[in-house]
Amino acid sequence: MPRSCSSSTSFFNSGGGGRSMTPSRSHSDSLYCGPHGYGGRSPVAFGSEELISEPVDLPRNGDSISVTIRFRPLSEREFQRGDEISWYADGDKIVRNEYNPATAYAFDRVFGPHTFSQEVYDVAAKPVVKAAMEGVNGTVFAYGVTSSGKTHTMHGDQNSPGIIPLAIKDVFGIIQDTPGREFLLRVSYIEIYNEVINDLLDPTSQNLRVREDAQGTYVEGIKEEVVLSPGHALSFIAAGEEHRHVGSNNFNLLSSRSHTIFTLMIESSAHGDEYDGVIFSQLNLIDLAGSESSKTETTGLRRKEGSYINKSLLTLGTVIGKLSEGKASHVPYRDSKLTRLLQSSLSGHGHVSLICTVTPASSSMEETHNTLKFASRAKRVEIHASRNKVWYNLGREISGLKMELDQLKKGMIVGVNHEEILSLRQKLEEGQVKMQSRLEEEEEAKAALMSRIQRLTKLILVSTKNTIPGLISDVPGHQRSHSVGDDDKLDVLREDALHLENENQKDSLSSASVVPSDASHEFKHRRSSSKWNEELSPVSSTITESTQAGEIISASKLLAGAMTQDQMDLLVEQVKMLAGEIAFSTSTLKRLVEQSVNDPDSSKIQTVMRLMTQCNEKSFELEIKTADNRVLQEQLQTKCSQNKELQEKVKILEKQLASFSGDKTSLASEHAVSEEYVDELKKKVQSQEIENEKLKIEQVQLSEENSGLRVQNQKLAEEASYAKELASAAAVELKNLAGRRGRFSGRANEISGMHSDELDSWNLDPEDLKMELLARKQREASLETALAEKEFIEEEYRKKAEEAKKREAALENDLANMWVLVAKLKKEGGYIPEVSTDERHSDGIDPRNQKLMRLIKILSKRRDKFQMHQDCLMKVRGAPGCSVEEAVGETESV
Ligand SMILES: Nc1ncnc2c1ncn2[C@@H]1O[C@H](COP(=O)(O)OP(=O)(O)OP(=O)(O)O)[C@@H](O)[C@H]1O
Repeated sequence: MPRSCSSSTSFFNSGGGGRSMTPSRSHSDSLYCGPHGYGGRSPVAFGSEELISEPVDLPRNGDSISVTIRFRPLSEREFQRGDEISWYADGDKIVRNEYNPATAYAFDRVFGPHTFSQEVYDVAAKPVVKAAMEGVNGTVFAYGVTSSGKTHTMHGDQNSPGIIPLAIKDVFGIIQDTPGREFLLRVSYIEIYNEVINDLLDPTSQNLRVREDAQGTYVEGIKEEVVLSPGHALSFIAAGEEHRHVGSNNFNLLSSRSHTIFTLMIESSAHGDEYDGVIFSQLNLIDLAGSESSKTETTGLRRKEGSYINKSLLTLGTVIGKLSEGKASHVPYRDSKLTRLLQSSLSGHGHVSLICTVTPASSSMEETHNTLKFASRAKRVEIHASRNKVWYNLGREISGLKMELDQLKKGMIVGVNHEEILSLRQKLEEGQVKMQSRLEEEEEAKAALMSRIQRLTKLILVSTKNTIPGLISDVPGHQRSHSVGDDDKLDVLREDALHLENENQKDSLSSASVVPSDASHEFKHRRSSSKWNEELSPVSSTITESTQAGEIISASKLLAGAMTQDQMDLLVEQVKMLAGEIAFSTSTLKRLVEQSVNDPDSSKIQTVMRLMTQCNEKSFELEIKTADNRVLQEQLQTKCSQNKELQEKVKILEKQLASFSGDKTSLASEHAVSEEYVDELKKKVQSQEIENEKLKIEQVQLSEENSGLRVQNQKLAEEASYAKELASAAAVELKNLAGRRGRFSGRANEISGMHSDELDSWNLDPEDLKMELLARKQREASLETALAEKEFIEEEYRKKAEEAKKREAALENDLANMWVLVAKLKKEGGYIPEVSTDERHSDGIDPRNQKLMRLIKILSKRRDKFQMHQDCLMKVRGAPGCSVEEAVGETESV
């Protein structure tokens, strides 16, 4: 019978683990099958159907992935809806089903719902972090359905920091506890959202590409930040979280919609003579997005995100499944960005710790079961974690090889036969050639590394627990010279610090900060001339307890001009450190004073006195640092004011830019207007062109008519000459007639004197003759009038023709002008120079437009005139009912 929700109230509220909360777990120990011979990594059938993975303790020498399960308490929502407990932690290694107790899984560790993140960290992440600091790559990731507690586990909150902040704190703690080595730490932070990789430390850097080299897969163009303290590193995470994709679903108000990978890159080397090369390792801390089931109510974008999340997690499951089979089959790493990036981790080149987060709620029983199956498969994946390659100093390696060579030569001379000597020599020569090429390669790598080291040297972190004999004497009169070199004091301090640390879990993260070697110029000089370059004295490579901060400050003063925000942060960290030390000392002092009251032992009193002196010194140091801090703050203020000025300048520039862009927009609008105007003009020009065409045609017609007229003129002239001839003939005849008349009148007189008989004999009728004469005279007169008229018309026509020619020429001229104007407009390409509004007429028409319109009018008038002229000519040419006078009159009026 499953437990009811009411019975699980204590489960939700109590701080105990799941084991003690579940009555049905009493038989669980007997169900654990580990001791009964589950050899190797193969799972063993458990109960009727389910499997239990072999539980393995960490560290396992990197044989398999460390798999832990973390239950979260029932959420308020689950509690409200009456959810029951369906899965529970049976002991600290087994997860069991409440409804079917035979269904159980075993893991490296199972954390109950009220386990603190610190405990989860200690078990599931600390060994991986420690190994990473020693040069073995490590990956810790949280896997689970939405709202199961992945982000809570990886990031946590202020009250309960998660794996990532705890790992950062631990890393700086390890540096502090490793006086013999110096470290360089860099961080990067990316997210995979909808199968797109975005840089969370540089929001402008999106959709980054995955690349592959000899070391494995990596993200191209990713931003890496050197970190100097835990606070510094956490500030990058906080900044990155701002850009992470988060949304809400019905299970989680702040559901992660992307997988995030926070990477810590660690480079370390031993000091001075102990130098053994540089070791590089990488620690990946991954917060996966949660898989979503059909119960997750999502729509639109959320659904799309969910499908991407599910797909990549499915691929992760497939990859894990393939790897767990242990066969050399194809592993589909490339099917998702997540598996692609995890390729080198999952394929066994480092420690991997998988923390599966689950809810005990009965409503999510199936989802939790799936997570457990996934975890169970992951447990079977084999890994072979090993320390990363060390970039050695080749000089030492070569001299060793030379020595070996010499020894070999000696051996050859002593007791080896000739053939063996020859083959050995050949091998040696081959070896030498190989060595030479390797040497060259390594030299190149070394040169590249050295230049990088030079750049990064200033950011190397060293433990403040080191000692530098002689460093104090190098700085004469330094007030802190009193406070160093006293081992007793240091021991007491350490003891007390440890004691206090054990006592006080609230130890702030900042107390773990260490000192960047370049914080002091002098110090950097010493270190850079010793650690990374063996040729120089190793004496200067040692460091002293607690003097560093002071050295840093004094040297920082020298470098005040070049003081950066990082150095400010560093100073703040150092001040915090000193404050912490003072707090330790004060509390120790108090404790000792209390003890000395009960036990007035003189040595303790002496210790108290010593501590008091030390405390005073520390206070003094603190004051100095505070003063220095003030100086730096002043500098910062001046920088800020300079910054303000610059910002103002930028504002002014922005305004100018804005006004400029305003001008641009008004210009653009005017340009648009002028473009419209140009369009209109173009249309007009086009119509004008058409009209011009028409005019041309008319012109051609006119010229044709002209030539016709000329022909007519010629005909008329011919007619006129014919008329003239006629007239002259008539005149001759008239003369003859006149002559005849004279003779006739004489004859008439004669005739009158003649008898009618005589006239009758001639057969002439005098009346007829008279009539004929009269008619001839009339005809002669009319012919003369017609001739005069013809001549007059001819003259008129000639004039008209000349006028027409002139007009034609004028028209041609106008046409040419028009063409010039049109060409000009075309050439201007639509750009119409600015016309101010007062230049425009009240009717809003541009003067140039008006000019054009006038021209068009003139042209159309001319065309009309031509038309009329043509009409007249038609009439003149003999249109019926039109007299010459009318035609001439009309032509004149035209
Ligand atoms: N071990 C725990 N103890 C107390 N509260 C927890 C624990 N684990 C998770 N929670 C709470 O449960 C809620 C959901 O947790 P969280 O956001 O970490 O889930 P998630 O797995 O990251 O979800 P998603 O995949 O949707 O991002 C949060 O309010 C968180 O504080």
